[in-house]
Amino acid sequence: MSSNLIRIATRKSPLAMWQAEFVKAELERIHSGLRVELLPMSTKGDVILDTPLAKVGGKGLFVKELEVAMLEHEADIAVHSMKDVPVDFPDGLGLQVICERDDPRDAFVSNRYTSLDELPEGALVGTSSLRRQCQIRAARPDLIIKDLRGNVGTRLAKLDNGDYDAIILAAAGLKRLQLESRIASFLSAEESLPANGQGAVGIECRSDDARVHALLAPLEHMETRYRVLAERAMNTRLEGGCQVPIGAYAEIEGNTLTLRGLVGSPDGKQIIRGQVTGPKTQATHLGTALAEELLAKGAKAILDAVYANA
Ligand SMILES: NCc1[nH]cc(CCC(=O)O)c1CC(=O)O
Repeated sequence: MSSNLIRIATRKSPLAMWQAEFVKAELERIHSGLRVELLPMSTKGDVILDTPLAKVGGKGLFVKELEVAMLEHEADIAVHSMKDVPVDFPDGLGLQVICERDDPRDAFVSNRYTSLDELPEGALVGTSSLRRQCQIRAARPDLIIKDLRGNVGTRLAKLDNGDYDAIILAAAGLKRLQLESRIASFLSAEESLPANGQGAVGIECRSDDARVHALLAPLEHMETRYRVLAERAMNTRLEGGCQVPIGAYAEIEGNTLTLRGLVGSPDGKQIIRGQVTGPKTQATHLGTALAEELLAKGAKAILDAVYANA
């Protein structure tokens, strides 16, 4: 392998391509003389687009093919939305770098209404996320949640086609695709606690590849790492994949990290919330501790019921 080349395995969706291009540009900016190539690939998650994600099952739906490419030395790194990265990595691979987080919020997108509050009774809201569904239903039990799949562009087209009164998307994805003008309003963390890792991009690579580790090191953002570590530790302890009604969101002030967490039933009738605060260097411990608190408050029964239905 030529020592001035890095190959990025990436999904072909516009958002994945943007994230891969972003890392490519950063690497080329930092390391003069380095060549970075993209290796676009299809994953199982991209192919099964008409089944609700919650029912497709199987962790790592969007990353397996990328990981195989790295293990077989066809690619060196993969760029992921941290929200979609499973907790476990295959032997020989690891998450090497977490880049600075973009906007972590959920966005309310509609051509007719400016916010959830403004939606008339019985309005149709599109999302396939159990986390978004449960929080919206808790606030507005009258709204009808309708499944919404596909990449960001497809989802917006379905809204424009009149299939929904409003849809909920991650603000970061819309901003990356220069679709920020489609955002009618942002949901606060109180209205919709974000998913673990939302808005952050991570880079996976072979665990023994010292050359690539050194090249990636300048992209690391420690504050984001602590926040995402806390959020992911909570999910891990709850044994949550990405399609679960779990919200986890950490913020840092000075050296102090505050993590908020939530587990809810998809119908929004039960929501268990908690919060922990402590030194940011204890991020993983704080996440695990919050998960324990949520489990003690009844999260286990909710999650068992969700997994039984999946
Ligand atoms: N689940 C798909 C996905 N994965 C990451 C993002 C957005 C970007 C991010 O959160 O980093 C999205 C789209 C969405 O939820 O609207």
